[in-house]
Amino acid sequence: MKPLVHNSNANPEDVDEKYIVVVKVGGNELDDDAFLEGLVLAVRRILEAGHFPVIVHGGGKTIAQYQQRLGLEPRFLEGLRITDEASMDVAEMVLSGLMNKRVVRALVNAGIRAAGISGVDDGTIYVEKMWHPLGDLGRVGDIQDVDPYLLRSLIAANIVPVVSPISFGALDGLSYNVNADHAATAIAAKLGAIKLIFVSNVPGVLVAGRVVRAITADQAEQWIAEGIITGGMIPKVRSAIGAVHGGVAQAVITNLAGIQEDGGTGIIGAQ
Ligand SMILES: Nc1ncnc2c1ncn2[C@@H]1O[C@H](COP(=O)(O)OP(=O)(O)O)[C@@H](O)[C@H]1O
Ligand SMILES: CC(=O)N[C@@H](CCC(=O)OP(=O)(O)O)C(=O)O
Repeated sequence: MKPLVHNSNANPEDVDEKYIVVVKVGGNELDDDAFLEGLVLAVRRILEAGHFPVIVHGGGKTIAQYQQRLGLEPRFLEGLRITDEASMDVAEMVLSGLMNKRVVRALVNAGIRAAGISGVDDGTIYVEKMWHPLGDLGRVGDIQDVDPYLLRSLIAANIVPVVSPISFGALDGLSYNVNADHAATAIAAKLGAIKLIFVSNVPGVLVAGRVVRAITADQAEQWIAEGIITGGMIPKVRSAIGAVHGGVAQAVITNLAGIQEDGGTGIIGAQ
């Protein structure tokens, strides 16, 4: 099943000593320099606290812009992009190229060692085609496993990994489009992260205009069914809940300001 065999002298063992914080940054504000500055500050604070950050980024907004430039219509099912072959190329170019290097450049420019990879690199995230109960999503990946070797090698070398969610098709060797919230969750669970922070353009899950402080799986599904949680917030809450159920101690949905102020929506695990 595992697509690649490793044979190297790198020693990622001492990573077990580090407390890993996975930060997922959404694509709504990645074109904003002020947002990138705030992200750099957040990364610096995590490092200063003695923890180690792993960044996973999205870029949905920019993929849609480039789809439209090429005459392709952005379409979604429960917040997941329906990805035909042409849109797959756009997603890979935008996520593993433009977006990934934008984040890496901001960090390196601030003196923080960082390197960009995608789920394809070294077969880090391997997927099979996702079968969605509501319809065919095209080339969208359902994560089967994460091979932590490359991530752990970078962390061992004190280089902050910046991960594009485009992933490796285990059965056909093709690239697949993976929602960045799903990728961040799988990486956090595999690395045994102490915390997973979803940084979005909203301060948390909003109900009647107010941020919900904490949410359970049952409550989230009810709000999805009632149309209170919609679009990109659907994979995000499901991912945050999945992360806590998968052993990540803490998952929070917030914006950049909320990281400093300890705000946002936290997840209440299985009772
Ligand atoms: N109940 C909700 N609370 C907050 N945001 C919501 C809610 N329902 C839908 N949304 C939408 O979800 C968006 C966040 O999802 P998305 O655009 O995919 O963000 P990201 O790029 O950070 O992953 C918000 O900007 C908002 O428009
Ligand atoms: C399958 C799927 O939905 N892939 C996402 C990947 C990018 C992403 O998740 O970006 P945000 O974090 O900005 O939403 C997409 O094509 O938009």
